[in-house]
Amino acid sequence: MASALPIKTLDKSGNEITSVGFKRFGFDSEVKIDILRSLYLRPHYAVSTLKSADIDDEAQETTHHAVFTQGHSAYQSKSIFHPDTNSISYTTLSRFPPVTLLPPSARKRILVTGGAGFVGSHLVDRLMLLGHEVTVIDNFFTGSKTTVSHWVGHPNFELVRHDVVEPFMIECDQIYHLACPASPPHYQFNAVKTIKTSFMGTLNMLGLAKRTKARFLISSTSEVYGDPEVHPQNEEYWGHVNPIGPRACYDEGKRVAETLTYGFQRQDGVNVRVARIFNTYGPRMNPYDGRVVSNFIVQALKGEDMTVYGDGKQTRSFQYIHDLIDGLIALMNSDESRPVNIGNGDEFTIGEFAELVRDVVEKVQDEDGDKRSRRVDIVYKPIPTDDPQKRRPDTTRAKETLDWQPKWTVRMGLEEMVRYYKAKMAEGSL
Ligand SMILES: O=C(O)[C@H]1O[C@H](OP(=O)(O)OP(=O)(O)OC[C@H]2O[C@@H](n3ccc(=O)[nH]c3=O)[C@H](O)[C@@H]2O)[C@H](O)[C@@H](O)[C@@H]1O
Repeated sequence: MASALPIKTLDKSGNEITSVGFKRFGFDSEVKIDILRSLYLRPHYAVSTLKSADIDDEAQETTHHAVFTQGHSAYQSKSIFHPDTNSISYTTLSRFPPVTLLPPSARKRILVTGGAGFVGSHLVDRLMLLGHEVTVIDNFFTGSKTTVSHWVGHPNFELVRHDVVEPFMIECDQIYHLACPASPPHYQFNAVKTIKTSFMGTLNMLGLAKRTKARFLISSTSEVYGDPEVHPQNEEYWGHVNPIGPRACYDEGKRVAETLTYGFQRQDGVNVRVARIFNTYGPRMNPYDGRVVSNFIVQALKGEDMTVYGDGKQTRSFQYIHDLIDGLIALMNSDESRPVNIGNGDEFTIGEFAELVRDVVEKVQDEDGDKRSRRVDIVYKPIPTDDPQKRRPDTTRAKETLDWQPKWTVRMGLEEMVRYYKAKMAEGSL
């Protein structure tokens, strides 16, 4: 195994990133990056930038915890196999990262639908560390319990298997409605279920927001702009969507979800927020989810050819997950109820992007002393139907009303995601 590496992450202005989030609109979302990393990267990467004082504190806490638990020094679940009865017994002892102790007046009850998904799990980490009470509902179709398992058992956390197409009752102050398959192969796998999730799921969650007077935020998408005739895309653009094509279940699903959201705002006074999220990547993205960033990294790490669809001239603009979470939390707590694009304006052709990913994978492999048998090739495959040709967010509104702009360079985010997938490979789960 590689020795501990100091990870120094520089933002777009060349300043070191030591924390994510910020205090805005009375809501503090700032968290140290090392604490967040410890929730998704392996320890030899995650603790490498901690100062020795932090490590001493950690050691002391470990000792106290061990005394408290009467001498048991390992803090994971234990299993004992009983061959005589062919049964297995489990013991679970959970230890959680410290969360902020908020006064009851500041602590919010927050529902996150799709909270076990890629975006949801990062939002949950942030909200939990900040000391809020978080309930996750997820049907685990594309989400996974493992993304939030480090919070199971915490008194501020609840995880419920539930499909948003059915009503759900709870008292809450804020609803982040993220539930919906998001990768093109997944959402096209069962198109009827996808549009049903967008419509029925959003209807149910808006009904809940109306009853509880909770503030409601929906994760919409850049796909509402379809294959755009305007570039870059701002929120005033009405889009160019094929309503009967294979992507329509998602594009039109999200469009109708926005329509419902503003219907509830006009008719019932529901306090709504609409985030139009552009291509986002980061740790915990399912390696087999079929989207371009996960495909390219996994292919390059496994020494397989990287598959560019079409001629690779179509463009996308990629944002790192922590920037998105900053934007979602800022939007939820702001007064902006119009749709807001949340994305990174750094635009690449997919061909250029394949080369960048290959470079980043090789850099991390070299740092870790890994041997490569060969340089992977870039190969070309047919382009999917209705694949948008250009995509780049105009984020002027987010800048003006949220004072939010993405900070992470695409390269820095990719490095972290490569380390995450490398750890998965080392565990044998990729
Ligand atoms: O993030 C967004 O704004 C929206 O669009 C994306 O859809 P798409 O941009 O098509 O995302 P990918 O499947 O990652 O594809 C990006 C581009 O890479 C290409 N691609 C994909 C995979 C691959 O192996 N090779 C490849 O060249 C695709 O054809 C496409 O042109 C996401 O899938 C949606 O969840 C999201 O709402």
